[in-house]
Amino acid sequence: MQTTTVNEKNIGKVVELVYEEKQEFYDELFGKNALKYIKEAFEYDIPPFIKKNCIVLEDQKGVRAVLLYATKAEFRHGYQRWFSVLGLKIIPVGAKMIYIIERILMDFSIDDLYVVSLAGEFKEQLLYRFIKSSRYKKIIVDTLNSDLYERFSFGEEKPIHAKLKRFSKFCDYHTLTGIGWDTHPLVQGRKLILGGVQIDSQLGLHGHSDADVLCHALIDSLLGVTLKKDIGAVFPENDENKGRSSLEMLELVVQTVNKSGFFPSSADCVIISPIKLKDYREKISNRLENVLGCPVSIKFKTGNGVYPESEMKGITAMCVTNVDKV
Ligand SMILES: Nc1ccn([C@@H]2O[C@H](COP(=O)(O)O)[C@@H](O)[C@H]2O)c(=O)n1
Ligand SMILES: C[C@@]1(CO)OP(=O)(O)OP(=O)(O)OC[C@H]1O
Repeated sequence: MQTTTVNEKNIGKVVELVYEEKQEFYDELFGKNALKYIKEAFEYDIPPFIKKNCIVLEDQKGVRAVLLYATKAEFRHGYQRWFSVLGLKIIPVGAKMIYIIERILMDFSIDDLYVVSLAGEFKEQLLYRFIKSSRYKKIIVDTLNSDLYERFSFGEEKPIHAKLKRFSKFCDYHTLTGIGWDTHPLVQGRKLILGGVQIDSQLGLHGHSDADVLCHALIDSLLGVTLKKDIGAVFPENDENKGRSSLEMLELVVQTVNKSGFFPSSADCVIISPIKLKDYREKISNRLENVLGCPVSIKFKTGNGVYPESEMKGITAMCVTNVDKV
């Protein structure tokens, strides 16, 4: 998943998402031509529908989420543009638009940023990246659906429109650190999977799931620091989890903690293993980086004959994970 800007290929989907996010409100403002006006506004960069202020989250499936923002100066500029483009042609729509812009600007300072629209499937990811990279002090948002903003510690303000709730938050976040550790025995007749990558080996790890100790350590480091839980509490030894991929479990944990405003920002891991692993370092860290959405480093140790792991008894993984809380 990567962030990009509006282009000829994605503009149709971007406009659709922006419209759908506040459909009820835009229909009241623009009438039956709402989608058409928003599309035109985007094409001509009429504030607050400005292409350069639109961040698009895309993957191989296409556009997944969109975040559109505007500054106070851009809203001001929007006055004249809307008057000339809409106001003269369609007086009621132009006048309504100006009224709304005035209301939006009422308690909006120069250091504030206004989120015009946040829509799609991965809104949490996009909002986190936006807050982390923002140079502005405060984010203001008017929304029909407050759930996400409440989860992200936004505070409710007095409403500016009958249909919209106003929320705001300082652009800050803090970092927490989690620790994770796991050991499983090495046995005949099992696959060896570490960080979701199958390792060429005569021996594999025994366990109820696929026994991927590296994913288990990462899961514990995330669950502990975010939800005060551990892997067994979320994935018990039941039929559903028998033989289950631990990378898939890690994916679910990342999605769950993201929804509560927690985002891994780095992970550093150590594996003690008698089986040489350094040729797999890049493949494992790439796979984990895709799932965690942050840099992942991995070191391998033999134990130099001191630990049970040195005698082929098992493999141990440890990790420290930093997590941003917005
Ligand atoms: N399972 C392992 C263990 C070690 N390595 C590589 O060997 C280096 C030396 O390990 P020591 O435990 O003897 O310090 C280590 O830095 C790794 O590059 C490995 O690939 N797989
Ligand atoms: C993951 C679970 C569940 O399949 O089983 P195992 O693969 O045995 O792994 P463990 O590290 O003992 O963690 C807890 C279990 O509930």
